[in-house]
Amino acid sequence: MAASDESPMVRPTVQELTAAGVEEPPRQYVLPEQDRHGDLLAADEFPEPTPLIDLSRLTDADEAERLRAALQTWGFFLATNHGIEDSLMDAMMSVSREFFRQPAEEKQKCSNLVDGNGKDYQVEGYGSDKVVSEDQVLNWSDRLHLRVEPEDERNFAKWPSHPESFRDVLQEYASRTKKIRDLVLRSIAELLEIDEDYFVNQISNKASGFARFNYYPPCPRPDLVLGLRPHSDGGLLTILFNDDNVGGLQIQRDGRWYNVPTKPHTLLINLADCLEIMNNGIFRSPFHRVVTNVEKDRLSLAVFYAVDAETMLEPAPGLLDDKRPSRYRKMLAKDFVAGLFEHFRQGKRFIDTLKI
Ligand SMILES: O=C(O)CCC(=O)C(=O)O
Ligand SMILES: [Fe+2]
Repeated sequence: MAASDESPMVRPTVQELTAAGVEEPPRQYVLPEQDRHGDLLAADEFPEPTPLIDLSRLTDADEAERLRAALQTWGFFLATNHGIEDSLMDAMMSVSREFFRQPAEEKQKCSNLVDGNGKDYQVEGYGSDKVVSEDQVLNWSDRLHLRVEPEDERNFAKWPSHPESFRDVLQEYASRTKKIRDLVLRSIAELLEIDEDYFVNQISNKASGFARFNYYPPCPRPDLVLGLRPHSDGGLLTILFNDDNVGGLQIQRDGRWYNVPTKPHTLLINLADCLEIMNNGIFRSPFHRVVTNVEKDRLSLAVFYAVDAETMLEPAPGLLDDKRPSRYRKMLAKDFVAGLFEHFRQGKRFIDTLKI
């Protein structure tokens, strides 16, 4: 195969590789043995109890305590009664599937490469990871990445026009996830006994929100590749909706990987790195990855909420005192994002390098 940074348009998408019936993943996708952490497919079953939180009951002390336990143990939870009707979730999943089912030419209309020469990679659009070096290991997934916040910066030129309802469904969906974001951020602030609006107030009207549709085609060798390499999310909070009946997401705790359970119409909500810093490491941002399988494709939609690029990342003043100094070096959010991508490509957790 041609060197991918010279001719990325020639590099097929993962979906095309699968459709062509490749029996072995091309070498760019194969993880070096030391990065497979032993056997990629030998994760542990998720221990009971599943961190399932009823978002409509967070004002009850019991439910709030369950949220605390979930965040302390895992940094994520599965949310029920989150306010998004099943019908809207089904519509969101269905238009997303329809997008990826379209012929390549149709999807390329939303391409994240401006002119096909590979030098003009954009954050937004359809495609795959930016390739910066020959030895970069690629993820076994394609994606569509769209800005949803700030609302007036939505770039509809990159949004699919087929299926026709895609745009309306995503706009409605994103208006709901934004409400969920604020509800969860307020609940977390309350658990930490700081001003309930502290985290919400960190999000200026310039802060970004991105919807990332991850499409994971089946893979002939799930023992050699990852759908998504290990990472923690960089922003404040992530709201993830994934296929109910296809597992694949794994979360690491104390050095072990666990298969994350799925449940129809729930949302998986996880802390991201900036919130870990702002809460001074009391609740951590989970390290996670996605494994593939030989039979089924899988789709997920992550909505990432971030702070503004100029925000100074530091713990909330109410969480600092002489006995509990800051655990992280201060950094501007934009510098954090720059470092994050470099570490992401190497499968490392950037936030750990900021620990004091
Ligand atoms: O597909 C998934 O379940 C996880 C996706 C994810 O971690 C991400 O997009 O950051
Ligand atoms: Fe993630």
